[in-house]
Amino acid sequence: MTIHKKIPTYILSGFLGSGKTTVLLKMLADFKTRGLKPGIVLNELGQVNVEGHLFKGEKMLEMLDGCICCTIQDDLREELKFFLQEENQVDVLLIEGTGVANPKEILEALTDPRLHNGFETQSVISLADASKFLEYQSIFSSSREIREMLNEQMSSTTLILLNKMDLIQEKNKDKIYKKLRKLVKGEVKIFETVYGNVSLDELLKKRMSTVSVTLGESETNTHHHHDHHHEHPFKAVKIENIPAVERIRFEKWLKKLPESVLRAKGMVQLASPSGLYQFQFASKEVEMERMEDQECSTCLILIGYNMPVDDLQTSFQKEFLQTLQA
Ligand SMILES: Nc1nc2c(ncn2[C@@H]2O[C@H](COP(=O)(O)OP(=O)(O)OP(=O)(O)O)[C@@H](O)[C@H]2O)c(=O)[nH]1
Repeated sequence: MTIHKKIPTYILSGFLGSGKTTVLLKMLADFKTRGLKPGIVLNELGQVNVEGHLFKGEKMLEMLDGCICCTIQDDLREELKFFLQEENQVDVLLIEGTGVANPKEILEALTDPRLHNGFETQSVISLADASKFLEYQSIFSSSREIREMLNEQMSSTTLILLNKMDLIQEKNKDKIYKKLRKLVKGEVKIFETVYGNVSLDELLKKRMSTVSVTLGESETNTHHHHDHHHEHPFKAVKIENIPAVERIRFEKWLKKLPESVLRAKGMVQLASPSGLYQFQFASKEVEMERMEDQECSTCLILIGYNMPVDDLQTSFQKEFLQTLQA
């Protein structure tokens, strides 16, 4: 294995639906205009990466059906070796964790003695969904695991993008900052963003020196379960072979999903306007985009915390399968 200069590496972290992919795409576009060849490591909960088509033609590795935080750290190490091979050289590497990954675990893999000569972590960029922030932090409307996960993500970051500012009420801003400041270290910069819009110079700034990465010592880390046999409470459920659905009806169904469903995405065939669409459901909002490739197969992925899986399947069947036969 020939090792050239270290590959500058960025970690994108943030809870489900906070805007990681949105920022990743912006960074990619920027690298291209600068003539840099980027590599991407994507890690998805659920067995298919419904956003794969966004990265066509890129040097991309997907780690599906897992979560870097607790099952596939070893796999990540193996995958990283890919970028150290002569024929797979890239100028810069972006690693996007699942919405429930702990960036510390990604850092740990990057600082593995066998790898750290190959990669130089520049920054851990964390996205926080401003519109959900208070709800997720509240002991009344959220669970301990969600709060712990978010706190871990926020405490091991070098830059925070407080995203989805277009969806918050001005009066909540102070409350959000108060809570956020308690979670992040004083020197960590916070930028308010809408669709992750922030100056690329700020995004790309080197904010981390390898020496200062201390693992396993912070207070929050002690809570982190390293028991790889535990049942992960965050789960992804996939429903395949979905028949054509009515857009309005489908959106209504998504918006009425129980609070335990934190995120949904996938590909659906719409009956009207007809065609294959990619959809995103996050922060109670639905976005749909017609797919260029109309040949993909349909699927619906629901990601959540302690989701009532059977009820969700029944509800989907009732709403979309039975009406078809009626
Ligand atoms: N209103 C609003 N929507 C946003 C903003 N940023 C991203 N979104 C939308 O939120 C949804 C989720 O964004 P993604 O970038 O896919 O989020 P992610 O963090 O990669 O999500 P996961 O796949 O769950 O990890 C998409 O529909 C985005 O278009 C924002 O600032 N405001």
